[in-house]
Amino acid sequence: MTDTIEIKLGIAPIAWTNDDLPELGKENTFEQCISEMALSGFTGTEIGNKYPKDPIVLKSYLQPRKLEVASAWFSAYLTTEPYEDTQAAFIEHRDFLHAMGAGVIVVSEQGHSIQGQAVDLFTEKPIFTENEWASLTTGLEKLGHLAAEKNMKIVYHHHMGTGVQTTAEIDRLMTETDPELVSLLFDTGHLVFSGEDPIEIYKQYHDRIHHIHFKDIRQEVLSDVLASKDSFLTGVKKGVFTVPGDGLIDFKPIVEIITSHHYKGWVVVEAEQDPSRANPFEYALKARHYIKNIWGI
Ligand SMILES: O=C1C[C@@H](O)[C@H](O)[C@@H](O)C1=O
Ligand SMILES: [Co+2]
Repeated sequence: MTDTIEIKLGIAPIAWTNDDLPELGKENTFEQCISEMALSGFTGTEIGNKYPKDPIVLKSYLQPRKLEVASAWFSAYLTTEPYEDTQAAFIEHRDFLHAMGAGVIVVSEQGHSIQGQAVDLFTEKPIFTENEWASLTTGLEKLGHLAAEKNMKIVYHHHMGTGVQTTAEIDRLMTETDPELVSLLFDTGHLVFSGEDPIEIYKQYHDRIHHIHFKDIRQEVLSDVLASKDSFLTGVKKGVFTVPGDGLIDFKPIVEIITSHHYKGWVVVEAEQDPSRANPFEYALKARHYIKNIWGI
């Protein structure tokens, strides 16, 4: 298949050790994680809490394994804290990612987020007020300027249990921010979990999507999570997420639309589940084979 050579495939450490739920995978070491990523055929990683914080030290582990840093998550609190607090933390994060050679910074607004709380994921999610939307959009544009100082972009992560989860919320964020300053991250798992149509989102925002997370959803676990009114993390522990090819999402039309729009950048497999039930190395291999089969890359 042509047009795919500028796509790079990475995998996130969250399947080995989960920063949202540190008890998941606490026994897995950093070196096991990055060695298994490389062995399963990925060339990029995001960052987990067991990774060395010093760029020189981190490079000394990643380079022998031919792994690059694709990006790393940043929690913004633009709706609940003074902008300056988010900015200070963002600059530190940006400079670390820049030193690691990454081009994009994953940003997610965590003001009022319930993704870490033991409450019903669908009924308790935040709905931003008009003032909060204004703080979010103006704050993100300022972060976008700061990213541009280093020739980087911010890619906004829509996410379950946050104020930017649904299609309507993504639409509002995209409409009210400057495309030059705020790009979008496309996460298949979060869109399908929320009941959105990933193909429609990709079609609408292909020119703003500069980072991709591939995760799949187990239908039977999703039905259980919805019926039980579970929280996000209970859903994760039950196994709602899995790797592409192991769940309900048909990735063939998704890779077709990504290819047809000449996407350039990282596609990162990100499938948090309980590593004691889903061996991360086996699932990384499964994901890599599936992508090769359906996409040829
Ligand atoms: O990109 C992500 C980072 C995680 O911390 C998050 O909770 C996960 O679901 C995700 O999509
Ligand atoms: Co994600």
